[in-house]
Amino acid sequence: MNVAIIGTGYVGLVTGASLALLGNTVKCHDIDQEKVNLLLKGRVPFFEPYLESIVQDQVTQKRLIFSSNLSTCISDADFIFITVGTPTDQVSGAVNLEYVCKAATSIGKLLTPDKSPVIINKSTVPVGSHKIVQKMIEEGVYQSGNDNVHFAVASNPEFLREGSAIIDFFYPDRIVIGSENTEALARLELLYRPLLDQSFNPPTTIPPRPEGFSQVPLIKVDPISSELIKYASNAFLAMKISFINEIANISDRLGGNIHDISRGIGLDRRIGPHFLKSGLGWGGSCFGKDLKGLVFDASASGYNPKVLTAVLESNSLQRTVPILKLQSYLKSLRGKSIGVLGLSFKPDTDDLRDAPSIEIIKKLVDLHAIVKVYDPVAMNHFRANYPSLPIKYANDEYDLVNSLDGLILVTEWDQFTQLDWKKIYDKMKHKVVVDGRNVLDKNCLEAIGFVYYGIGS
Ligand SMILES: NC(=O)C1=CN([C@@H]2O[C@H](COP(=O)(O)OP(=O)(O)OC[C@H]3O[C@@H](n4cnc5c(N)ncnc54)[C@H](O)[C@@H]3O)[C@@H](O)[C@H]2O)C=CC1
Ligand SMILES: O=C(O)[C@H]1O[C@H](OP(=O)(O)OP(=O)(O)OC[C@H]2O[C@@H](n3ccc(=O)[nH]c3=O)[C@H](O)[C@@H]2O)[C@H](O)[C@@H](O)[C@@H]1O
Repeated sequence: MNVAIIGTGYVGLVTGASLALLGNTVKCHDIDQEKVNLLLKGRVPFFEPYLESIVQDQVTQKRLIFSSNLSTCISDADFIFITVGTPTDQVSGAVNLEYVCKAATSIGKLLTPDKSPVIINKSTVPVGSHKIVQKMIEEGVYQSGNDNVHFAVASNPEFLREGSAIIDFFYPDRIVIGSENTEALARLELLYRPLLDQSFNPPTTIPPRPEGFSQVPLIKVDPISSELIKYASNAFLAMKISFINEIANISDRLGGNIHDISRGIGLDRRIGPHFLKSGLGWGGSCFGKDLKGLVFDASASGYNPKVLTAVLESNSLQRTVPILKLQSYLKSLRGKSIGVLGLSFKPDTDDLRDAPSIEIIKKLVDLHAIVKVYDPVAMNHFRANYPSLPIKYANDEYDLVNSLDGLILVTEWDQFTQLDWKKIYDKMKHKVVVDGRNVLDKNCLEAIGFVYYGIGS
């Protein structure tokens, strides 16, 4: 089948490359010419396991094409996916639908009577946006002056996690599609059929099926429910983390061990073991943005969503916890040399969007600490995004810890758990470590002589 992808960011590129790997011909369009140029050279502009080799392979097989010309991409498409950004408007707090609307109108202008594509919104959007997408496409059609143009609109939210996006595409927990048009739903089911079939043999270039993976449920719903499923999923996951963070804060005061507590809670099948890792707060491009979007939608409908607003507030406070722990030991941080280990919002990505490291570093700078940072992949990105922050960039972990008064582990890159902590102990001036992700061996660090603070342990 012929597929067009509009917006080749994380979601667009993963979707496009994966659909090509399933045998479709996929044409990807982006308005960012630099991004398109990079992709034409087979380079992926961000870090995502498996993606670059799939892109290169599919480009060679001529199943994956990149172009900055929208018309080339959609002229023969059976399916057109909109996968552009939906950031929060900094002034109103509402979701900025500008990119979705522009993409929809541009598509509408180019539709012709000989094709009747399904136009699928995969961007995460406020509830009811499918109607706006429909209207914007119609507006484009009207501007083009074309008659007899047919298309259908559908919603197909994306649930991938950065760092495991390819695995999430091929082995999803569910696929959700929503439309008022039953034919569009049937056609989308056909596109996703390979993933839904139990006999599906995954391409050898991707990791094998995770243990316990079973058939993928297809959830066919109305578009409002589809849009709300996405917001509610992210809100629930964020709430689950904020819940365990709150229990960790309580445990800190009462003397429990959060590892044991999380295990004890998670073994209840009604709760489940995932997303119960406490730490210095969640981040990333979507949890905060989507929670705010849902709060906005709820408030606009006259409902005050108290649980959701509490989750946002609690997460913002959680980012101050490691600093409070350092202060409890070092007292004033003025003139103290503090190391930040990890910058990206989570490991295995260089994404800094709403990364807790940013707020923590800014707060340390405000407190007049001397801040030094290290991250295995996100430092160049950080330097480019925050050029005026007065911080030092270390060459590696051991360079970072030289003469430090305190160290905060912010991102749990695997390599940080393998460090020679005796060597680090010898290099640091004050031997205090705040493990913001509870991944270090507390007993081992304390045996070396460190003052160790976890979050709830
Ligand atoms: N990043 C993630 O892990 C996930 C993101 N989402 C949602 O998917 C959507 C996209 O997110 P990302 O891929 O992270 O964004 P991104 O910012 O990485 O990519 C968006 C791309 O769209 C392009 N673009 C903007 N307007 C365009 C237009 N009119 N025509 C063509 N291209 C255009 C931009 O240049 C950019 O390359 C958002 O709504 C997000 O909430 C959903 C699930 C996971
Ligand atoms: O809509 C989106 O953009 C995506 O948002 C999240 O995916 P992602 O942001 O890539 O990352 P997660 O693995 O969910 O982690 C988010 C944040 O929560 C933190 N986290 C996660 C799990 C946990 O137990 N504890 C915890 O603090 C992570 O460190 C990270 O800062 C969701 O997991 C995806 O399903 C969704 O598609």
